[in-house]
Amino acid sequence: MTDAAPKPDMDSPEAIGEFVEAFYELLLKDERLAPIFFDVADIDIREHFPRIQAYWEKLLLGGSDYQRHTMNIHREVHEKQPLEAADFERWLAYFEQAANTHFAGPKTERAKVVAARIADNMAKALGSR
Ligand code: HEM
Repeated sequence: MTDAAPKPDMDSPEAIGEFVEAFYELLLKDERLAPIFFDVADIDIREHFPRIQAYWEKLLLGGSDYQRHTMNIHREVHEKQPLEAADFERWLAYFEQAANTHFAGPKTERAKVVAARIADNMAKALGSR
């Protein structure tokens, strides 16, 4: 039997919401990265998820009012626990894994390029690489 339905693209708020769930399922199981979210930043998932979703909606669809200063937020995390180059590599690997497993198409490709670029810029700005 051939493969089932083609994978959807990350081209709607619903798809981006599903992507965030899949991405964080991987991220928050990682023994190095999970404590950064739960212990260092002590995030409230109910607040965090909608923010991550709004952020990617803005970047991919242009249609969200996300207006927070992501760089400063990571600088604060970094001051509590330095984010290393390897952490950014793991973060990006999970992002790509979640995207490739569940999605395909131009927005999905765009998301991976944008994520890689921002991760690189962030790591450099923090002095992690
Ligand atoms: C080593 C890699 C990374 C780690 C460990 C990490 C960790 C975190 C943590 C702990 C928070 C919650 C901060 C807080 O609420 O106090 C956060 C928020 C966030 N992160 Fe990251 N992050 C990483 C890379 C990235 C990258 C590369 C991006 C963008 C491409 C990104 C996008 C965001 C966004 C949009 C938020 C929400 C900020 C808000 O509250 O509005 N992160 N991250």
